[in-house]
Amino acid sequence: MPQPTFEVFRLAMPLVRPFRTSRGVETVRDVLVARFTDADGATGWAESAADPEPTYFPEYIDSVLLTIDRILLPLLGGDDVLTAGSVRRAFADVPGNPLAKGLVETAVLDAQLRRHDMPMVDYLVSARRPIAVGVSVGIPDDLDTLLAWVSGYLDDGYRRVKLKIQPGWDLAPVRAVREAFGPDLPLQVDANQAYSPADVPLLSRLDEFGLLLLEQPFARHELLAHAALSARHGTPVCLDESVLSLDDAMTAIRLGAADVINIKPSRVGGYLTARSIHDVCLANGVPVFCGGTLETAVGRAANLALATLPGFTLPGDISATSRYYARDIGPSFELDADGCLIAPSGAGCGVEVDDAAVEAFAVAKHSFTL
Ligand SMILES: O=C(O)CCC(=O)N[C@@H](C(=O)O)c1ccccc1
Repeated sequence: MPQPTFEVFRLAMPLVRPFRTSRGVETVRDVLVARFTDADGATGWAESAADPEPTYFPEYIDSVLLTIDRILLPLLGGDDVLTAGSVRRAFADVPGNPLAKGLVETAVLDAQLRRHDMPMVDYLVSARRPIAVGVSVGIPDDLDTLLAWVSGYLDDGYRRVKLKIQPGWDLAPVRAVREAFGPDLPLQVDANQAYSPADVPLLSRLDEFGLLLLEQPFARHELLAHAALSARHGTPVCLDESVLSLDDAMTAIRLGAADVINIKPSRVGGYLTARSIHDVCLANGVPVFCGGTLETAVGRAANLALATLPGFTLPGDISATSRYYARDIGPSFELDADGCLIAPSGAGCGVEVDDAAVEAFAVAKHSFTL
């Protein structure tokens, strides 16, 4: 019987438009995708949110690769049949490292679901349906460019606009978008940790613009500062980078630090944890949306399955493929006439990966035998 293999491809995927946030600018997405092949030859794919540097999360591409090689895969040796459950149990005593764990778990899960011809949406005990989606707008050079970008995205049919903000680029762009597109445009902002608790007077001035939420204004450990801002009952406070686990989500809810949570399955350790965070939020009346990390078709498809769950009441950052890529490693997802996307109906994430595209974008490949 052949040995199971775990391969990680590091891809360089050109973006159709530079993506700038308070943490920096990307023109090429540097991303890890993984392929797990089990002893029967069933393959599964997964994608990581890791960046080349610890830009958004403590983990990053090299730390994910090292943790998978040195710590995680040796824990799987000898298991005849791997499942997402067996992987979670094997990794349970390894503290932290959700991105590394999630990449392995999700690739094993995808193979498991394909082996049993089960779509991700069925595994999540949900039902496939069109998902209203939003768009995340980076920081441009000037307001005119911002308004042109937003106008184009609205023409594309997006149901919600998220603006990246940072000190010096906050009130003016929000005011300009409100004045140009009216008070009814579903609009939110994302600071990616760029502000300090001393900026509360400035951030409170965003309240006049009727935003859906203010995402991650402060550093990820500043739960009490987020709770104090939420207690002002102004713009709802949303956490992203602060929530790396189910425990983080529960603590944030208990402290009142999150009016909304942005769930990114790769950030929290995989789709099983993502579902449990969804469930806790739903039980506590905390709306969630599915976040994005400029996913390829692999992550985009799986996120669309997750976003079918009932607590995902806010449009997510699950844009059309063409928002980011002229060429992808799988099928292109484009908005329907209602501004919605729908997960593929196939088993697992439902995507048939284009191996030639993977090879074309790959700048490195790491092969591990379990
Ligand atoms: O539409 C998308 O996929 C991007 C949404 C987005 O803004 N993602 C940001 C974020 O801060 O949420 C991000 C991108 C890459 C990595 C981490 C975070």
